[in-house]
Amino acid sequence: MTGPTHPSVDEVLDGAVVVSLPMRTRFRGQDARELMLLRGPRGWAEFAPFPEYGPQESAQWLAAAIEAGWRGLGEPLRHSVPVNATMPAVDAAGVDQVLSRYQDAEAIPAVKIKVAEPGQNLQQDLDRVAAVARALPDAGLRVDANGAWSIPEAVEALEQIAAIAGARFEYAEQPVAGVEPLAQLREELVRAGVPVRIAADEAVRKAQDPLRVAQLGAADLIVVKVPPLGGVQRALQIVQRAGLDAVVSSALDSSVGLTAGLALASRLPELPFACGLGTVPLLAADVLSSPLVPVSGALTVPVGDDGAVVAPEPDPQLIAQNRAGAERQAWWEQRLRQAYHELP
Ligand SMILES: O=C(O)CCC(=O)C1=CC=C[C@@H](O)[C@@H]1C(=O)O
Ligand SMILES: [Mg+2]
Repeated sequence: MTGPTHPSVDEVLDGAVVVSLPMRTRFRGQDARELMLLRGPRGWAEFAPFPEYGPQESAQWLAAAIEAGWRGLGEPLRHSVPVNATMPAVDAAGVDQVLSRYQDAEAIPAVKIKVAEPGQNLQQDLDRVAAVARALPDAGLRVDANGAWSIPEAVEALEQIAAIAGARFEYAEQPVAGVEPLAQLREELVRAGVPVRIAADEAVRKAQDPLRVAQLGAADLIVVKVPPLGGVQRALQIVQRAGLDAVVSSALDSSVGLTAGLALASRLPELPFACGLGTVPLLAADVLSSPLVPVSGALTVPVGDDGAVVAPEPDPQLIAQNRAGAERQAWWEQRLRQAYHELP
């Protein structure tokens, strides 16, 4: 059942436009990020569930977009948010090139390094971590395995990564899949004398109950992404109820979608770690003439005249340049209609 507070689906789709933004480096198996921009009375919003997501999972993303465009993103507690750089699973030799896309790379507070990529091995991960550690000797280091390791593989890999990263190792994000396996891994790491903090990502954003991680003590911190959690308001509640440190991260959004992540980060009382919102440099094109690219390791929170966080107006020329074909537009419209029926 759709609640009475949602705009009609035709209103949501009025002025919706699909763009395909090329990626600089393949990330999450994608070479381009296709997404739908929506225009609501409170500003622009983004509907961008990954292509394989069904209507139910996509409905959370739609709820988040409706919040941004029709209800607003709320007022910030801070105007600048520290962000990490994100390192795709490139060869060690490609690390410098990725970092060169960040302005003042030496000011980057932390780098999140993708590991356990399908088709690669542990040595490639270790070489990549070592290359980042060498390139930025003061930055914090974290890895993200997207749940691809088994528990024994995770123990071995994290022990070796910890040996390279030393005190700069901030945490390992979703080293194994699921909630219980994360809890078990934490125990095994203690037993093995490898004191690495564990962050839950998929175990929060893809779970029926995002609070189970906290209830089971399965992680030291949670990664929170606005679209899969159904909006800023709901994400704020989840962080508060979980009672764990939170790292706000991007869902590989354009600068419009990223604004909602910045709203969440700007409204959390505490940000103990840099946020994973530095992903615009992974895109070769964006829809804003001044994209939300971090400067000196931080992003400025965009606010409107009323003091609420709001995405800056997209550039019509950039939209036209990156606009997807009529068939893709129709596919996304159909997808949004299906998600609309599943709205919480
Ligand atoms: O956390 C970051 O530094 C950037 C965001 C990021 O890594 C991700 C964004 C979107 C999809 C995911 O595969 C990926 C992640 O797993 O965290
Ligand atoms: Mg992750």
